[in-house]
Amino acid sequence: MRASLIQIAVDPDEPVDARRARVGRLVRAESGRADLVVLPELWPMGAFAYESFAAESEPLNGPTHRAMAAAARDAGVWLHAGSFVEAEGGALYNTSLVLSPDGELAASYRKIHRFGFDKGEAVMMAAGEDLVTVDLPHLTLGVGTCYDLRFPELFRGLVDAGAQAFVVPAGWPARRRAHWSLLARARAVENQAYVLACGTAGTHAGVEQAGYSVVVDPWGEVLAEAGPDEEILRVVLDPAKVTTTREQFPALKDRVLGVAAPKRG
Ligand SMILES: NC(=O)CCC(=O)C(=O)O
Repeated sequence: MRASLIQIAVDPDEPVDARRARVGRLVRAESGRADLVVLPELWPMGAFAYESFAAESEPLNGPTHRAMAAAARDAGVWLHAGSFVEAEGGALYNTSLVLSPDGELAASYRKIHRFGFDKGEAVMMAAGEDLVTVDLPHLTLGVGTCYDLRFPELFRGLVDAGAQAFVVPAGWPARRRAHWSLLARARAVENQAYVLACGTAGTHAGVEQAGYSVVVDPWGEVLAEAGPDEEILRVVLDPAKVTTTREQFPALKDRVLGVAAPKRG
């Protein structure tokens, strides 16, 4: 399976509609080169552009969904369309979409762990509650978004639900790039799964983005890594590698579940 990660630069001087059109062209250009295309988190306005969240929010079937469905259909690819700000029932969500090659919605995922502690996304958005996996023809994807990468139990839950590869769109800041690269490899090694982690480039809302999108294989080897600027990573994933890694080094079978709490006193 061929996968392309499109690391987009989010530049506040580029209007959201123009970026949507540009991203659509970039996805279409992967036609014939990729079976799966991946975009980053909140690329329409930027993951730290909190002041734009409400103004740029959309219903699930809004302009981002429509533009990306058309691009997926035209390119004939599975498209993890990154995420956008979804407005539903008076709440905002950081929602990602997976579209099939005929442009149909295969899955949507509302980010579970919201970033910002006592500000930003953490207070402006509601949390998702559901783990999401998507069955592609030869590979089951588990999805997470950015800050989720810090929470290994989410990814273990996705493995238990059958995930063989994790797709993690992000808007990760440059000042914590070392965490990003380390956590992407850690999630791959501990779960013996591919990790496709697609971040943004550029600077928006005063936050320099890391870039450095990365694809890690189930043994923890980095298959491809971007630099800090806008870039497309192209890799070939081998679903059999997940099976052989899990068979030849069957650590997942040695999990000890329900370990008791330590005795005190
Ligand atoms: N958009 C995010 O979730 C940012 C996460 C982040 O900066 C971090 O985990 O560090």
